[in-house]
Amino acid sequence: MNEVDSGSGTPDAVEVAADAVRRLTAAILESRVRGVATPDVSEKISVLADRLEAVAAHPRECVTGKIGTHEGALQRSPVSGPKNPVAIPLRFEQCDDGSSLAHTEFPRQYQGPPGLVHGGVSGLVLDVAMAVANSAAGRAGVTAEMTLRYLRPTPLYTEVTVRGRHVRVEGRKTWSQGTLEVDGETTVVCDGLFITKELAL
Ligand SMILES: CCCCCCCCCCCCCC(=O)SCCNC(=O)CCNC(=O)[C@H](O)C(C)(C)COP(=O)(O)OP(=O)(O)OC[C@H]1O[C@@H](n2cnc3c(N)ncnc32)[C@H](O)[C@@H]1OP(=O)(O)O
Repeated sequence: MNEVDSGSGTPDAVEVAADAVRRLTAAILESRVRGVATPDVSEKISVLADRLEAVAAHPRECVTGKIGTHEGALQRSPVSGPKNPVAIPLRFEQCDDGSSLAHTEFPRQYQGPPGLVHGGVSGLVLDVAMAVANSAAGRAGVTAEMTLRYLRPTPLYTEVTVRGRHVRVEGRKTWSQGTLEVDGETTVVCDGLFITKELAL
């Protein structure tokens, strides 16, 4: 089983900052944390945001050049990217049979119904799980269609197993399937259709 390259192993300054922002996001959402509502704390956070925004790349630069490389896409992915504060982040492994596998716990910021993972977030994660499996099969492409079946609730703060597998191909079309599992029970199944397409990274 190989780990899919979504980081160097040793977190760099951006990864450490991204992780701090993740913790901050969860803390802001945590109703017990009243301190964040004080002007002192919120002003400090705003000052930092202003400082980073002032030196951030223009959005156009984010989709081309170095940041847009294959490696950059994984490291900044909203699912697996250690450099993306919005990411969970998930560390995918590629199994010997080509399927993708990851284990995670979803924190509060991914909540839909109280205590449960938002269904759209499940879809987001499964899209990438399938894309990683497709990529291993040499069938990278864009998502054309996804059908999600929510069989059981997926709880927050509980170990969730994420799997993606490549099912079959026909011309430019690739069919794949992804699942979320909790305690050995499948909670979400996603069937995806991907179309092979050259991406201008
Ligand atoms: C180790 C490394 C790991 C790396 C991991 C990578 C991680 C990265 C993870 C990132 C993951 C992120 C993933 C993302 O988020 S990808 C972002 C979300 N997806 C998109 O933005 C796609 C937008 N759509 C398009 O670009 C085009 O419409 C596509 C490319 C899909 C087709 O336009 P194109 O002009 O090129 O092709 P065509 O029209 O000749 O159609 C071709 C065939 O396909 C069939 N068809 C088309 N659409 C649909 C449909 N909706 N349902 C059913 N069938 C459909 C069509 O009937 C035809 O079939 P046939 O007539 O030949 O039988």
